[in-house]
Amino acid sequence: MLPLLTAQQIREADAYTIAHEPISSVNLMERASKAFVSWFVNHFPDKRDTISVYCGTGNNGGDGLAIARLLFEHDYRRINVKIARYTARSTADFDVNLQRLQAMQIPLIELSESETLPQENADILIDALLGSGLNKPLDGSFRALVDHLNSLSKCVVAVDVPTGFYTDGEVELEGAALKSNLVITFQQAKINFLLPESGAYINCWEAVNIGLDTEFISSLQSPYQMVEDKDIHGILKPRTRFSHKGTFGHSLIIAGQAKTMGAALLSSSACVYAGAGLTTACVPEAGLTALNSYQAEVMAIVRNEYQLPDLELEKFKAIAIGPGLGTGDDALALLQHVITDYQKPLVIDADGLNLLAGNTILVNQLPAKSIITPHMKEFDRLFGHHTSWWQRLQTMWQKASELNIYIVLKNSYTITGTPEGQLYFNSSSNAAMAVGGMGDVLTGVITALLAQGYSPLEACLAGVYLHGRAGDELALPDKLNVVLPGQVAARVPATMAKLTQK
Ligand SMILES: NC(=O)C1=CN([C@@H]2O[C@H](COP(=O)(O)OP(=O)(O)OC[C@H]3O[C@@H](n4cnc5c(N)ncnc54)[C@H](O)[C@@H]3O)[C@@H](O)[C@H]2O)[C@@H](O)CC1
Ligand SMILES: [K+]
Repeated sequence: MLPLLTAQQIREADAYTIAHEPISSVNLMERASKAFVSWFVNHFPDKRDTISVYCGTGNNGGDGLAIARLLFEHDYRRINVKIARYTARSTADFDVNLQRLQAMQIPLIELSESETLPQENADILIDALLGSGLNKPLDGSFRALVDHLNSLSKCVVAVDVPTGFYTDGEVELEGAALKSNLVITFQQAKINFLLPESGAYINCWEAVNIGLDTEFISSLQSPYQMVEDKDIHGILKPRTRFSHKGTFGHSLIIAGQAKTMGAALLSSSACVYAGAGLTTACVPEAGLTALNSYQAEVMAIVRNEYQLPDLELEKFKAIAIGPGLGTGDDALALLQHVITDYQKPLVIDADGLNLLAGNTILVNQLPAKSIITPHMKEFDRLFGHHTSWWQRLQTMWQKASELNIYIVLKNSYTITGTPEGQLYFNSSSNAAMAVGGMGDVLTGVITALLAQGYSPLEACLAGVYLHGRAGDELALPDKLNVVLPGQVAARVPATMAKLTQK
């Protein structure tokens, strides 16, 4: 797991590294600037590009000065520096780097508060105005400069953080930060890079290692963690000799209506592909033919609108309820029955969640360690309207612990909130997976993992990662815009095999 830090914790990690490596702060700045430049030269190899480096007078600006010098040494000769001298204060490392830069033949101008903004003809702007030191929304000269640069629609590469963008806490509204094509960020992703609001400011980001003390970073025990490939390798286990279908559990998927059978088919099919020993789908009579022809491996329990089916709940190792189930009285009765009579963790998705919304009594009865898998709208229906993703994180934190459940909030970096107060960001998946039915597949995968004996936390983390990675393997090699949920389900065994090989 990669711990994700707040701006304050990053400052602590910088200070600790400086004191204990030990390394002087100006040398740490040099190391960070070199890491930036290594990435930059690989991705912008044309040395004829004209580059303007915009620097503030703090350490982000200091990085910018060092970067300008290093790029010049790499033969980027059409480079110039503009310093936004909007305050009399500057940091010591900024001053050292200014002296080093002045010894070179790099054009440099200083912008003062009263001056009109200069013309900008460069192809690439490097943004080193403000970084993680941001402590208030942009206003005055900084705001005017950022508005001006945004209006130019140039290629912007931000150093560490786009100017005006908060790394944690609520992200400011549209237009409050410098929009960047690429952010080369130090050490690790910042928490807000993983929330959808960052899309307005950051097209893509890349983290470069600057050698901050990783043991110290771990000791900070951040509740925010990024799940990596190696974490899932540690969870998924290869199958052993003599295992049989009983070893891998019997799953029940309660889903579908006549017009939403697709959801039942996708979730139960994904459950088969993700390795449940046996899968039964509880579907209406109208869906039986579809089920039998779509996935021969799935058994059926037929339900009708007016009568609870005889489910023998306890014989199932894992149960999911909700995809395409509808929100009528019959669906509610079924959900109530399952929640009150099943003792093990449940997986609840889609209409299961819509039925829970507003039904506090039922929500409070969820079996301990159950897993709910809402997308943003379902999350808000359940827990109230939120005006930002940061707020949703806080609610998730609170509700997962209060209700003793796992909350899997689906998004491009799907977040799993745990009863113990951790928030895990998934690192796989891509925009080609933004298709109806993809969530049904995730439900099936998580349920299959529970049936195979993985703990609810393992089922969430591995299920979400596996699902996203299967989609990556399908979409990324050919840069596909769309992959279908059924394809993702069918891909799961191959992806799982890679993640279980040592
Ligand atoms: N501390 C370290 O050892 C390292 C820091 N690094 C760089 O240092 C940056 C952080 O540097 P600083 O802490 O000096 O902060 P910044 O350079 O981000 O900002 C400078 C100062 O601007 C002021 N400021 C904040 N918000 C403002 C606003 N809205 N309008 C006007 N002024 C505002 C604050 O007084 C702040 O300290 C990182 O983003 C990174 O680029 C890197 O060099 C790596 C090592
Ligand atoms: K910046």
